[in-house]
Amino acid sequence: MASSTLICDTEAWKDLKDHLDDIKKTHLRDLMSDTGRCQSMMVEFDGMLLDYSRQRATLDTINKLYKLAEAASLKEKIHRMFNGERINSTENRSVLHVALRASRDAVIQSDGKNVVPDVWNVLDKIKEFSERVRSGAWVGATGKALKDVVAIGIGGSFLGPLFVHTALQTDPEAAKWAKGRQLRFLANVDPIDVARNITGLYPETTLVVVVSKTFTTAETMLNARTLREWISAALGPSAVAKHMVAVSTNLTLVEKFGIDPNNAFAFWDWVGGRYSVCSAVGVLPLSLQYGFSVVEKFLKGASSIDQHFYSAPFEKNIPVLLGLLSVWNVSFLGYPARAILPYSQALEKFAPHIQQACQLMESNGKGVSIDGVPLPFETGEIDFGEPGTNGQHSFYQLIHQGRVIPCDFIGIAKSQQPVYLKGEVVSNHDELMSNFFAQPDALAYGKVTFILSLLIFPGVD
Ligand SMILES: O=P(O)(O)OC[C@H]1O[C@H](O)[C@H](O)[C@@H](O)[C@@H]1O
Repeated sequence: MASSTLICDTEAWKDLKDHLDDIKKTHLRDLMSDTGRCQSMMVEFDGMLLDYSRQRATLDTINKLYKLAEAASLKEKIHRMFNGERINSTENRSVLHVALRASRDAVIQSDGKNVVPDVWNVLDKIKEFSERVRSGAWVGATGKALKDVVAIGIGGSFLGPLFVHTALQTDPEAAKWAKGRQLRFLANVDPIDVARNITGLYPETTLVVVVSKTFTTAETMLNARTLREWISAALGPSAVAKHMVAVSTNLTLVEKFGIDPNNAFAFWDWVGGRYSVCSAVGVLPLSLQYGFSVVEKFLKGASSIDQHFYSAPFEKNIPVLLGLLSVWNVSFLGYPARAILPYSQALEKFAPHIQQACQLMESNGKGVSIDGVPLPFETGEIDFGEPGTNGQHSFYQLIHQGRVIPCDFIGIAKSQQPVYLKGEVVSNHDELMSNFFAQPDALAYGKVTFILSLLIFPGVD
């Protein structure tokens, strides 16, 4: 498809439009009674199971969506991204956040240069620095070890790291490494956020990490100046060198602000802010809190799904399937929203992260094509969500009895903190949860630790 051709002018799109009438006649009840269909709509990868059998779609729909992906040259586009081509056409940049979690020996080129060694130089520097801070080899201005960290940042320089921090807090191994330490996030320009974040902390034992890709974002810079003053007022201006470090692509402005460039951790303009959690943006604060070895496991997990996304055929490709289903729900079925419902408190900050990341609400959802042509169809979706069971006592009833909203339920087979009370229905125990989510003839659930199940409530009809 030529780049100026709109996807809605392709045969694949028109075919899906025609197919809508068939789908509108079907009821979820009938779709679910087709065992062959349901079994084909499960994909497993690396401990994750995607079950999309409850989507308002038949196998025919899915085949037509694959044709749409072909018409959109999706495979070529994925390859162009991994090859470092400048697919960010508005800024004329590569989009290479996958390089941030690539193994040390990988080769990923941007402008003819392998970027992986630069990535690992920064990761090594973070490892070394975080170990010095955690061990007390790096001390503050009064000679005391720094046990608390305030990370200042907003948008992509905040939501991803907050999400991962919240997810790790109750992981037994991560919690062990974080003992006696605190990590806090300051984002809002409202001084209440400053007050809340410094309450109970002392400048003497606190390290401030200023996180900003541009180092010009108004909220972040004001909060950075406020905490610089908090440190200077208590310990004198020279203490800033020991108590403030930065993460940025703009090292000139970091230095101008008064932070020693040796204590700055770089990333690159080929990392979109919303995808930056695997750069120093997330890796530095999280390593300070949990140690680099814990964070390295997170990077390995991200790399594993990158490889899957790059090489798995579309029928088994979880990110591609989720993307195609989203197009089907939004642009064909006309559902404007999607609820993200993780049954785990550890994923409490997942929905806010997804709202900004994954191009869902920050980049997509705008009214024009990549060439600026107004689109005659809806794109993007309104993502929102809360962990179950809290959401059940808040907004589920509208979804169940009022509006049709596609829901992504995320179940966890193996809890970070299992509790088992004999006979209690909502008890959260490894075995109990596995049995709860297991279905006859499904996959070997014993090894599945994370289950994704998608369901559309068809309203009250
Ligand atoms: O990291 P910074 O340069 O401070 O930018 C923080 C945020 O600013 C804006 O909201 C951008 O749209 C976001 O993508 C970015 O993450």
